[in-house]
Amino acid sequence: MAGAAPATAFGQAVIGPPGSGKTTYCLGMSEFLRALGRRVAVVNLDPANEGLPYECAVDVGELVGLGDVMDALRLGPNGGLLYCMEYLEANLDWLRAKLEPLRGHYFLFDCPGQVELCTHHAALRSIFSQMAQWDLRLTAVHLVDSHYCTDPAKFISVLCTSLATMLHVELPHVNLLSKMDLIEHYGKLAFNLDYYTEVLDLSYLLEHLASDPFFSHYRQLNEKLVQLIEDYSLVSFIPLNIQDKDSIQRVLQAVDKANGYCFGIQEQRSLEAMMSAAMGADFHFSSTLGIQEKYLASPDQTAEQEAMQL
Ligand SMILES: Nc1nc2c(ncn2[C@@H]2O[C@H](COP(=O)(O)OP(=O)(O)OP(=O)(O)O)[C@@H](O)[C@H]2O)c(=O)[nH]1
Ligand SMILES: [Mg+2]
Repeated sequence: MAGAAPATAFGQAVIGPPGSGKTTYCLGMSEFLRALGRRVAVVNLDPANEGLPYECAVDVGELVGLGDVMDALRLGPNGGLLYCMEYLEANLDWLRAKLEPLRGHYFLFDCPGQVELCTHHAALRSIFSQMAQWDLRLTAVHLVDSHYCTDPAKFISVLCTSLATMLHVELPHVNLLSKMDLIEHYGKLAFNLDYYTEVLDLSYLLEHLASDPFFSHYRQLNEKLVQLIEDYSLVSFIPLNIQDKDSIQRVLQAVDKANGYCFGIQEQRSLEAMMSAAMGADFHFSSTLGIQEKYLASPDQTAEQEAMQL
């Protein structure tokens, strides 16, 4: 008799630029998932990560060390890291052997922050696509620091990077605006938070930029970039404060919906989880309003604070 087919495994590939909060996310999300009763295995795929805050089930550092690569091949940290990823790609049997005994776990992959790995370099995409062949269904969770919302020009560049990442990585995808707890400290937003999360009419961003003498020179370039982003109509964000359980839960609902976990039978599904999978933009819109109220002062409050400072 043929053996039972191996169970499908689910998980998240946590990606995003350096310092966007990937490792902190893996810690917060793994604690949240364990509290929900999921068996979680966190896999560190970033050879540059030091002093991991979470319990690491598999560490790529056991296969290849960034310091050794830099010394042996006389590479800088960036080139060394790309080599490490190519080395992992060429030795995927090692990763498969490490993951196989963990089947039945929910996986979180803490990935390196080198942007090129997610926009045009082939190694990471090839690793993800191999994992899909092992029946491991991943959602790419792409973290972007919410700081970028405070500057329209930086927000356009973040939209471009997010779109390029979505197209290159080729996984079900969720973009997050991380560090929402800091957004008030980063500076004033020109628009409501839902403008950034839903990526609404970007012509307003262009108008905002036109008032800046430096960016007025680049108006045509920005117009073309914005048009490209709107034509694809793929990018949107979910705000995240990793300290806030409600915020993590909203992210998890989106992630579970993207990779199909919410339609599985691994856990007793709550009515709320099923509803959130079934509902669409209205749910996200109302939750974003809630977050706006939580983390951003209203115009009245801001005026009051300014009057007090005078
Ligand atoms: N206030 C606040 N700080 C955060 C949050 N997430 C991460 N940080 C801080 O941001 C810094 C970078 O976080 P990491 O989790 O190391 O970011 P990373 O993306 O793994 O960074 P690299 O591995 O270097 O690419 C750390 O000092 C974290 O404590 C957050 O939600 N709120
Ligand atoms: Mg990290």
